[in-house]
Amino acid sequence: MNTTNANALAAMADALCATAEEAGRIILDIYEEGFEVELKPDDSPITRADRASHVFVSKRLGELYPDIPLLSEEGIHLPIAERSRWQRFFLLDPLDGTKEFVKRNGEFTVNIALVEGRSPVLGIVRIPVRGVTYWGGPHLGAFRRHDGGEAQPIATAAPGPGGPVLLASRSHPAPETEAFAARNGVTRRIDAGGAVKFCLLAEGTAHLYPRFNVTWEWDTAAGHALILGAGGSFTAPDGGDFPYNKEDLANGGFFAAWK
Ligand SMILES: Nc1ncnc2c1ncn2[C@@H]1O[C@H](COP(=O)(O)O)[C@@H](OP(=O)(O)O)[C@H]1O
Ligand SMILES: [Mg+2]
Repeated sequence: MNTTNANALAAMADALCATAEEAGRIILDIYEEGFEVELKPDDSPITRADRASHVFVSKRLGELYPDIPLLSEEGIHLPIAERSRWQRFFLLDPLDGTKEFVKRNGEFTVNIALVEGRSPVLGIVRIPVRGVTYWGGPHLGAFRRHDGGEAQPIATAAPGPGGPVLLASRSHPAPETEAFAARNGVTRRIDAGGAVKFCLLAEGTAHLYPRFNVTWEWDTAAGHALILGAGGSFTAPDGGDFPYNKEDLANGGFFAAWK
């Protein structure tokens, strides 16, 4: 398989960050104007912000990279017979943390990843309300940039004297999280929405993110690449591979941590 070299990935990171930032502005306009909440067939919420971000990012990526297919949460999901021919593809969650967007707590993100074969090689996470973008990949390192500032390298960090900080979903709690914390003597915890959790792990603010309930490939691919770039680990719960482009696009649990 042809793989994208580090220089090409770094150039692509610039273009994808700009795209995610523009999508974030479109989302914020709607956040401020107001919106209706509809339910998808699986009863999860969707708004015109999810759709507007999807339309903008898919159009922009199609112009910039016409040869790279895109799989978006809000787009058409082609069958595996078609997708299995893809050597690489973009994986987009145009508004991750829609429940947080609806609750207006600011913890929502735009996630764009480039997957090669079964692995994410580049991930962008934009947090529009905080005005910050995170990006990285296993051959690229990891970076954070506040609007108007310079790119800063970031890395996962070992827990300090207070012990590890655990990450958990704000809107989709799992009972196993409590048991994990008790078993491992973890006393500090941050609940956060969507891919904000991956950013907190990648910059060393938190240390452990065990996930027990369902996520989809577009929820994790960008954060997965970011954490590998920041020197952390991201595996299946048994320590094995965590592949993408699966038939049903649904993830099992995972374990992301500092290393
Ligand atoms: N019961 C549920 N209902 C809706 N979404 C769920 C869910 N359980 C997990 N999810 C997924 O969890 C994502 C949010 O992550 P977190 O739980 O870490 O905040 C959602 O992404 P979207 O908001 O993009 O739909 C969705 O894909
Ligand atoms: Mg999502």
